[in-house]
Amino acid sequence: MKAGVIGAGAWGTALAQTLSADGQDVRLWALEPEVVEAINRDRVNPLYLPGVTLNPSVRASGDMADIADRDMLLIVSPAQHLRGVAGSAPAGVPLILCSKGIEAGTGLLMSEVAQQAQGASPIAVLSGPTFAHEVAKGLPTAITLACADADLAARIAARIARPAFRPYISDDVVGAEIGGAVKNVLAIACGVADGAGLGLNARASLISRGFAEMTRFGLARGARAETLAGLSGLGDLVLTCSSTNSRNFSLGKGLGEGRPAAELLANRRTVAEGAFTAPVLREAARSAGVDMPVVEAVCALLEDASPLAQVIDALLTRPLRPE
Ligand SMILES: NC(=O)C1=CN([C@@H]2O[C@H](COP(=O)(O)OP(=O)(O)OC[C@H]3O[C@@H](n4cnc5c(N)ncnc54)[C@H](O)[C@@H]3O)[C@@H](O)[C@H]2O)C=CC1
Ligand SMILES: O=C(CO)COP(=O)(O)O
Repeated sequence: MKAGVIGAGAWGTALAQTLSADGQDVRLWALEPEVVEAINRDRVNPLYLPGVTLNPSVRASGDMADIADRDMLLIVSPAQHLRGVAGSAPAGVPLILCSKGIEAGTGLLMSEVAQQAQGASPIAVLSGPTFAHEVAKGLPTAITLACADADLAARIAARIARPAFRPYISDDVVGAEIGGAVKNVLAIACGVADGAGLGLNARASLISRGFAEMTRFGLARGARAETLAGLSGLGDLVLTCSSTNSRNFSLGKGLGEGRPAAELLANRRTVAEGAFTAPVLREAARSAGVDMPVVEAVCALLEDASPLAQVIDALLTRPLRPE
């Protein structure tokens, strides 16, 4: 399968690098003309993945017509731009969605957005614990590839697998998407705990109580528990809740240090998806009757609705209950 990658942020660039590691040509669509030029001229993406020399068979373009001959397309835009990007992609080829989030305004998962934007294209989801700079360096990584069509999943897995990049196949598309979207919000919470100096016990509690929230929400939306406990759920939750390499964790750390959300979110070049997913996740959880107190707390901090001490206190003074 000839691969095209749409979106040349850190993750799209790392995926293009991985898929071209065996010399196969990969086309990478980039929004910014300077990224196209730098990749084709200098073999580097200085805006989003500096320090990685890209394989010669990665060719960048700003024109979707240049990926019209591809027989699989990885969509790697920020979640809030997936509708526009998928809608302008060539039609009829499998779309592998790599963005993690829920669409603001509609509350739709990425597969539902892509279905609306490109009804004729088969859809798969690729999601898991995958910091882009580590994947680009060829460090060992495992990831979930979810697709309702088992034959297509097997063909895609065979095409994207590398000795150190190992896809595990699932048919639970919704489960894979919910894990990736919710963990970003929970990573903000863990960053807050770090920035506020709440300690490692607090972080571990947030990870496991956050996972309980992810599971409640996922089950309410038809996800399977084992998917949520797998790479795309718990695996990615543990990764992004443990490191300032995560943009979501770093955003939370700033909030925990007392910096205003508006200042932390202004003029960012890179995306911290949890900030966009948090309010729409809160609304979806409320309307499904799912209790998500950690997600509510993150929303309160992002909206500057309550002081940090009050938000922490509200979590700690909830009624005692069975685990
Ligand atoms: N960076 C990582 O390690 C990983 C990221 N992801 C997911 O991949 C998705 C993309 O993230 P990154 O590659 O990290 O992005 P990034 O933060 O490195 O770069 C921002 C991206 O947003 C694009 N962009 C900005 N304005 C846009 C617009 N108006 N329309 C379309 N695109 C626009 C830029 O061209 C660039 O590709 C996110 O959903 C993220 O959660 C998933 C796994 C790993
Ligand atoms: O999704 C990721 C790793 O799996 C990247 O996390 P951040 O977007 O928080 O940097």
